[in-house]
Amino acid sequence: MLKKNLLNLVTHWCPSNILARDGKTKKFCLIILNQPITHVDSFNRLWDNASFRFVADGGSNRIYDAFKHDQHTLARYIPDEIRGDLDSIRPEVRSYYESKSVTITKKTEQDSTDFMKCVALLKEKEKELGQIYDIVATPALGGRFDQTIASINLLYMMKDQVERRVLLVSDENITILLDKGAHQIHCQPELEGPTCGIMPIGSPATLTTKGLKWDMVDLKCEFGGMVSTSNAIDNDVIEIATDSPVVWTVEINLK
Ligand SMILES: Nc1ncnc2c1ncn2[C@@H]1O[C@H](COP(=O)(O)OP(=O)(O)OP(=O)(O)O)[C@@H](O)[C@H]1O
Ligand SMILES: Cc1ncc(C[n+]2csc(CCO)c2C)c(N)n1
Repeated sequence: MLKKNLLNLVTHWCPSNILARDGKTKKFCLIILNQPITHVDSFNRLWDNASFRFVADGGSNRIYDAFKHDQHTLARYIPDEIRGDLDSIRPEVRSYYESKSVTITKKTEQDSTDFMKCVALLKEKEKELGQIYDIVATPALGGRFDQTIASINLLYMMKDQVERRVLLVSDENITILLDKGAHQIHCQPELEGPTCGIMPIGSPATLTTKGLKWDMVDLKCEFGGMVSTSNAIDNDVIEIATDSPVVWTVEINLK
């Protein structure tokens, strides 16, 4: 994997494209985690826009439970593979997906979460295909706080992979990591906003922004001091310059 070059380039983002219905979305791998699927419209959009759909262990129970009321609907959401330590998938869910010929693979390493095991699975597939895919994980960032932090940590672990972007989608937000440097985030008001946040989770960051309701100019942000939460998008393009990686989050708002 190439290391990100440190030239002073602007990185362009359009995170809400993953939820668009216009078919222009760059293809990505969807990883389904073990949290309730409550926002079926956005789940459905992510499912349809994905090239691969991998499920982390108990994520399979969540798809099954969300759609089991109707066999026809349930059969519309057949993933490519279920992977993990398999301590969470219920027997009837396993039987159902086995009956649909889904590959179910047990991996028991004790240093990686089932989410990370699905990322490793994608890397295997990419070696076969000679192509790199973005990753969208959902439902992410709710539930257990240690799992939430593990998912944020995964953003940090993947940040030097220049060809790949990782997006975490929770019930109400899309969350990404902006590496140090200059960024332009292209926003689509019919899909996202207005609230957003920029959080210096790994280390303090000095931020300059344009396009937010509360813009910052060379402002040092850090835990214990200023963290830009409950901010709002005030333009279709947000410009952000940061001297350290920061987490960007924006509210999903499907119209
Ligand atoms: N309570 C939770 N809160 C938030 N995320 C979760 C929670 N439980 C699971 N996840 C996410 O879903 C993935 C699959 O979960 P799984 O069904 O394997 O539960 P687990 O055995 O508790 O997770 P792991 O083995 O990965 O620690 C996890 O790797 C994690 O990313
Ligand atoms: C320092 C350290 N802390 C916690 C774990 C535990 N752990 C982290 S990921 C994982 C897999 C869960 O399916 C487990 C058990 C570890 N290995 N090393």
